[in-house]
Amino acid sequence: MSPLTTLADSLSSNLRELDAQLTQSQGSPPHLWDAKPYSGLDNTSQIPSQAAFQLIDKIRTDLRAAEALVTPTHFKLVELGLTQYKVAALNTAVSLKVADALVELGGHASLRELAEKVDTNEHKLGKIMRVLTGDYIFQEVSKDCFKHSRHSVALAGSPGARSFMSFITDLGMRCALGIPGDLTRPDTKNSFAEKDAPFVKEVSKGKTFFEYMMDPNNAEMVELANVGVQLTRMPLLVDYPWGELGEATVVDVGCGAGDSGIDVMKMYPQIKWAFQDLSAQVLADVKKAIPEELRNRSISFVEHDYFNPNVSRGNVWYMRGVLHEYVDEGVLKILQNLAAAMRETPNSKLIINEVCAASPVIAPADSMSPPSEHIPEQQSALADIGNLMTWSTFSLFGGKERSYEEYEKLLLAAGFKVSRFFRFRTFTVMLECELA
Ligand SMILES: C[S@@+](CC[C@H](N)C(=O)[O-])C[C@H]1O[C@@H](n2cnc3c(N)ncnc32)[C@H](O)[C@@H]1O
Repeated sequence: MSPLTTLADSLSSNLRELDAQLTQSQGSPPHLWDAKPYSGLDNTSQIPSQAAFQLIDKIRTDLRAAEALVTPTHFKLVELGLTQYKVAALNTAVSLKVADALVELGGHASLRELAEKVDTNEHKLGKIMRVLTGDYIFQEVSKDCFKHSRHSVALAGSPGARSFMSFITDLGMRCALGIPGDLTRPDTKNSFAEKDAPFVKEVSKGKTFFEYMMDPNNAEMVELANVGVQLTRMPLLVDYPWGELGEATVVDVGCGAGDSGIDVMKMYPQIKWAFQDLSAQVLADVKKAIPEELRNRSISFVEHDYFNPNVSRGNVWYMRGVLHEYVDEGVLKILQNLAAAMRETPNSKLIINEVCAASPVIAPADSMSPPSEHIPEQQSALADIGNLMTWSTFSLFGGKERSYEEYEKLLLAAGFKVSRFFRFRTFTVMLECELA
């Protein structure tokens, strides 16, 4: 069978199966043009079933393969090289609040009305809109007349979503400019340190992202982090079997804002929690953030440096987004300290929530199967989105995102073995480990 026919068959059967599953669970199939979210896919608190999610990952992989297969090379490479104009179009639409303008104009407007409303040039706005409608963000319903699509309506009336988009597009583009230099300059090419991140070199000229965030002029950054969390929170709560832990005490090592622990406790009423952080201020802020409904729960706050022998005792040791901040020596030191602490509590486990660096497809040269049959399993789902997200975090804070094999090697060296692997319905995973 030819590669195109192989892809056509794979896409056809996966698309039909997804359609049947979503239609059954939601009562209606997914829509594109209706200017409202599709609850089976767009509601961050109600994620698709495991089977549907796997189909989505496969379909997206095969669709990209189909596009690569039918696109002449010179267009393929030039289109990829011009992606920054898509980013700029999104950023412009967001800064001009085109989505809100469209709602205010009754949900349906000519280019002239839109341009007048957002106070810009009609011709240029038209070019912005057509870049976006090519990606099904907004819909041109008749010549020069636009309405919302399912994907553009999310940009209306939501200052959080809007500032998140302008943050990743505007700051992201400026940081991305520094990436080729980061990989070639002698002082940065082997560095994973925050002080060398492209953001520090290209944007802030010396301030780390953390210092920049602490500046009261950039207070909206904290709000942005909250919006970003929506991409991963529900999978963290439901794709790891927290319920199995019963009345265990979870030690949240390097807890930061502590929001994930708070959300786990809300959903799992028996679990006990110890928030641990180096900074007394961070812990005081977590204490303030504990909601009323959790006030009678067993919760402690422990000031501790994870590069020292651990002072807490617990059945489950939880680290979210900590290890990716360090080079291998740092990770090893943190893990060795945890292993020593865990020897004090029989059957304790370590759970690590991180992005797991992913290969979109690993296919043998002579493969006759569709690419979706060659998505590796022990890695984050949505490989492409995860890989872009990790460039975004790297260019802001530095750090090292690792593959399953890279984590496993460090865990083994520190005296652990991976007992279970959970690929979440987002681009993060949970590695569950025990003492070897
Ligand atoms: C990237 S954040 C961790 C994210 C957090 N676990 C979460 O899920 O949002 C890093 C946190 O680790 C803390 N930290 C930094 N160095 C530390 C150390 N040596 N020991 C303990 N905590 C540390 C910081 O104060 C910060 O709150």
